[in-house]
Amino acid sequence: MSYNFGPYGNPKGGYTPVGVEDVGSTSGSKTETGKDWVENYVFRSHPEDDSTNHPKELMEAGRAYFDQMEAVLKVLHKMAAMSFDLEEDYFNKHFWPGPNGNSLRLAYYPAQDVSLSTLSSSSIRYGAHTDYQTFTILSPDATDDLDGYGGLEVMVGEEWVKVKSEGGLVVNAGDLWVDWTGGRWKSGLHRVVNPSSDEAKGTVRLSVPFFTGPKPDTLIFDVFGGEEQEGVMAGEHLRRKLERSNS
Ligand SMILES: O=C(O)CCC(=O)C(=O)O
Ligand SMILES: [Fe+2]
Repeated sequence: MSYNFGPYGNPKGGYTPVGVEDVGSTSGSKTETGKDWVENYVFRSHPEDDSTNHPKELMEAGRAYFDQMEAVLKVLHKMAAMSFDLEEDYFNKHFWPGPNGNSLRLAYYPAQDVSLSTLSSSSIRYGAHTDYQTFTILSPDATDDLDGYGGLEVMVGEEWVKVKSEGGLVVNAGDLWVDWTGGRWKSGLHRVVNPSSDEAKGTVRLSVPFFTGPKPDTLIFDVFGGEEQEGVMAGEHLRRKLERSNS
């Protein structure tokens, strides 16, 4: 298949079909929902992901959006650093100059009026998980605002709550923030459930998450805990998460 360079998270980005990812298996115990009912097209910040990997029209739009998201991210990082009384570029300096862990995912959740042989009967659009790295800046689908359609939900306390964005972006903190802030920030469990009515099953969902993460050799440790701590290497952490999701 064109532009398919291997499993989700491969260095070249590109296309991953339905039935490859099992994102629910990356958070704690093995998932009950099986492979995710989604296909993806990905752009990555990686030397192997160059312009020759992508269809020209898609590349121009994808890279333009990628650049805009990086501009937003730089501001978010400054706000985060200032809120912790750290120097303004404390986080930005671990991302640029790249390559870093940033990637843009175009997620297409097909209509569910037919069943697919690569999925199990318990498959949902995207299994419950926390995001792997630092901020995710998500442009969700407008159908999430309608009950029984779309399906994005976040765990609040012990309850799943619908995320209604009303045209806005959703910013989510991933697992590396928990390590980086010594647990002051939590990573929120979220998922995308299936449409509920027959009519809703005939509709598709499109979302555009921009994942971010520091350069692979960044050692992440509690910024409040002093220099001599054990840390986790950002690139190795991401590699392990992706390995779980694709196996
Ligand atoms: O499709 C969505 O809105 C969310 C997807 C998601 O949670 C993710 O890509 O990590
Ligand atoms: Fe997510």
